[in-house]
Amino acid sequence: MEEEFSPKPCPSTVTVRRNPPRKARATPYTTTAAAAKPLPSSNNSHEVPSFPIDEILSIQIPQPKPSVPESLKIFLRIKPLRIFTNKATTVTAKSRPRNVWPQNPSKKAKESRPKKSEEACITLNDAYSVTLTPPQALQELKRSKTEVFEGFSHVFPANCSQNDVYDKMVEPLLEDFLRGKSGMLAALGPSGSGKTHTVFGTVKDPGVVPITLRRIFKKGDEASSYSVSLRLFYLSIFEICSERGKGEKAYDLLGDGSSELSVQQSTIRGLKEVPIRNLGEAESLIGQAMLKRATATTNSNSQSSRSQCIINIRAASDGVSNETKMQSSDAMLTIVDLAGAEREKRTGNQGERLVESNFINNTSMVFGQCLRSLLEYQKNRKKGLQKHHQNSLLTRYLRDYLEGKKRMALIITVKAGEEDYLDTSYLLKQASPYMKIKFDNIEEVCNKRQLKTVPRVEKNKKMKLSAPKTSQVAEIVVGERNQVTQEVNLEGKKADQTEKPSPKLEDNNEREHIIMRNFAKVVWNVLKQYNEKLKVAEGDICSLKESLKNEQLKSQGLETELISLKSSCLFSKSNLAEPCLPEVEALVHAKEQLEVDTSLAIAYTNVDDDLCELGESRREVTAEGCNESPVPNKNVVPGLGNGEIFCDEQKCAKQDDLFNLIDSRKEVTAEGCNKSPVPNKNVVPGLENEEISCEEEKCAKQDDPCNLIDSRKEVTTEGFNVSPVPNKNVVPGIGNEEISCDEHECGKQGDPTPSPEQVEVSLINNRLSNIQTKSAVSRRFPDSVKQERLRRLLPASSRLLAEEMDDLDIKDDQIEKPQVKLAETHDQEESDSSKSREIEILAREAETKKQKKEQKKPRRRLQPASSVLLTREINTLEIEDDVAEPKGTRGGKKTTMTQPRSQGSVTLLRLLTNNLHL
Ligand SMILES: Nc1ncnc2c1ncn2[C@@H]1O[C@H](COP(=O)(O)OP(=O)(O)OP(=O)(O)O)[C@@H](O)[C@H]1O
Repeated sequence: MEEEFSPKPCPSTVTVRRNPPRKARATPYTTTAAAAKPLPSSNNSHEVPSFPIDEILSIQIPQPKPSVPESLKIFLRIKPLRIFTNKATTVTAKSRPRNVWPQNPSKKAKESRPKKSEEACITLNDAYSVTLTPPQALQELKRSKTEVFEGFSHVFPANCSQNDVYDKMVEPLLEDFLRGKSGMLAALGPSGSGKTHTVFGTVKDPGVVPITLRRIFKKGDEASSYSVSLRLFYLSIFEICSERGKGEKAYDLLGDGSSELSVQQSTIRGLKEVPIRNLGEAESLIGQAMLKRATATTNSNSQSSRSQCIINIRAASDGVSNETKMQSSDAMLTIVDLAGAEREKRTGNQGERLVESNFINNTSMVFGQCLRSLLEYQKNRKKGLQKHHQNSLLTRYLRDYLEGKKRMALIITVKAGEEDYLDTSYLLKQASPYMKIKFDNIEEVCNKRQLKTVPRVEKNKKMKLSAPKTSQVAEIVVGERNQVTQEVNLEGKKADQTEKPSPKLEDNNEREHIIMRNFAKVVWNVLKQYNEKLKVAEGDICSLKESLKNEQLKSQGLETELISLKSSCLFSKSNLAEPCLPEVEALVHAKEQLEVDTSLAIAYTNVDDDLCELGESRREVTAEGCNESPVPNKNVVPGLGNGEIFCDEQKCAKQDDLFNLIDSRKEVTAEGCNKSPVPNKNVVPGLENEEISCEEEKCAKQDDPCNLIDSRKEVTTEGFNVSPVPNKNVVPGIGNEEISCDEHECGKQGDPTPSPEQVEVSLINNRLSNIQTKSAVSRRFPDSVKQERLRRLLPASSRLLAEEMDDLDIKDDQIEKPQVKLAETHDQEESDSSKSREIEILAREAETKKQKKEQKKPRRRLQPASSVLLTREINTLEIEDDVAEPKGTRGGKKTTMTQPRSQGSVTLLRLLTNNLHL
């Protein structure tokens, strides 16, 4: 046992087997032959049975019969000669007075006369041919001769019965009809030749239609080979007649009430199809139709048909045929009773009858044309089939038959009397060629066009089921209920015949099933509609979401643009005057460091002893300066936002603060430089100096930054013009070369404190670099364009901010400009000639800008308090740059005063300068 379960030892070598090379397959014959031979390696242990291909090939598959085109079957029925009686034939009027033709008294008298025996003009040769012999009078005139007409499918002699006619002519059609093939039988012939007799017959001697219906139900009872028991048969009968010769109309012979049918092209709508369940119902319907049909009494026929009558028997398929095991389709058996062609001489019709006769003859003519054209078409298909069928409603309705697409048969009824020779001869000559007409086996293709009548029952099926309306549901249910009732009745009848127990239960279940099915259809349609609406709503939601996203993106883009504009507005506003560019950046830089500097300044105040000393010394100096002036010095400190400072007392009171200290220092410096014994009313063109007393013209121009700058230049130039000596008025604006010179002179003359040249040089370097960068930025757009863009794009708050920044720029201009000019003054020291040239250039520029200012009146704008405070703070910071700047008066009179500075103050200044301009 252990050996059995012990694993086998692994082989020392492992063989990897590759797939063998592929070879082409041998042919079946070789394969079969090889398979037949026993393989040597198999040793008959597992023999694979050979594929029985020979057996399979030997099986004979029943080939479908080739569809041999059938010829048109034409039957001939000879009406028996009149039976003469001694009694006068009485013409009974029809029940309907409209069909009653007034009797001709003369003809009536002729008919009442006894006639001699009539000789027949047509004799039967065999079952397929006849001989037509003209009357003696015509033979003498040699106008006609004896003719033989042969090739008929069958010739019914005068003494044949209706059953013989049915058996020979209708039975094959019925067989095909029950197998699902449609067919048509039409009766042609002169008036009174026995067409209606052949088709309908009488109660005692029924025609082919009653016999056919009888056979249908008889076959259904006898055998199930035709699946008759599984089929429903419907009967519809209608007629086509002419109303006063104006047009063709169709009337339903089985309808209730108004029997007129709607005719559209070849479609007849509203035809009632009555299901026939038994022979009695069918015969009753036939009798009803016969009573409704329009007939009239003529000389040829006492009950002459005045219309074309069409009888349709439809077999509705209901499953699979037992014979063919294939889905059977609806079949239609159509029997047409045409109105007989009439000759006026024979009929003696007048008036309305004559009009009817014309319609009848016309229809017969069109029918014959269709058959002839079909024959010609089949002989030579290159010509094409002429569409004669369009000329009458009947031929339109029977189009498929008249085009050779469906099986059709004709029965020609003739009268055998000598006096009927012409009619018979004419008809036989016309109809004998029709025997060559062939019919193609294209039954299945033509099924859809077979029935061009729209039954009334189908109306309910056409109703829309889109809305769950109760009425529609009810109509559908009613329609289905009718159908079910019909089915139920038919099945009930069968059940009675086969004695099956209680079919009502199954009927009820079937009815409920149909009702629920239709209700489910309606609900399904409603759900479909809601689903579509839901999809539409979802699409709308998606589109709205997308639009919302787009709007958000747009808003973000606008925000970024606004931010960029805000940031650029600083530069753009400073670009109003190109020299103002560096000041903007310096201003921003100063703003950022404002808080830091403030804290630093406070720290210096608290910690540095020199700072305290400096403050005290400054107070003293200030007091001295104040005392030195006999009148209150109304000179304004050239700082920012100092317009409200008018007296030295206020300044002295503010000197405790570091910034006030700086301001006061500046004032002192200016006063030292100016040292005017008279009240100095020169205006310092600082920012927000509306309240500063100044010359009206200059003050008006100070509001606008550009004007302000220009005005400063003007002041400077005026100072040059007025004063023969260098103007030492302190105008802390831009382009004050003289001020810088004075400042420089002051620094040289009496200022003991070392001039902060290093600090100023560094400041100048920094701002020159800023000027370069910002001038590069400012070249992107013109100043006016930038201003306009800013005013248009920025909101109100941003505009206020921009205006504030404008003011700040102006102040910065006022601060920084002298520094730039300071560098120029250094160059002036080297060259006095270049100085004078520059002064001239500046004067010219000032004049040109003055002219521009006159053209553009500046607007006075009020600035918010926040901007005032901000500018003040910045001014206090920047004032250090202007420490050495001299103050001057516009009047040209100047007083210079040197400001001694201590070592501590100088150190403090350096510290402050370094901190402020890091
Ligand atoms: N084969 C027949 N055997 C006996 N009677 C016949 C036969 N054929 C016709 N008749 C009789 O002849 C009369 C006229 O026949 P029928 O009305 O059928 O002619 P029709 O061709 O229909 O004429 P119309 O075209 O005017 O309607 C009828 O009374 C009918 O009973």
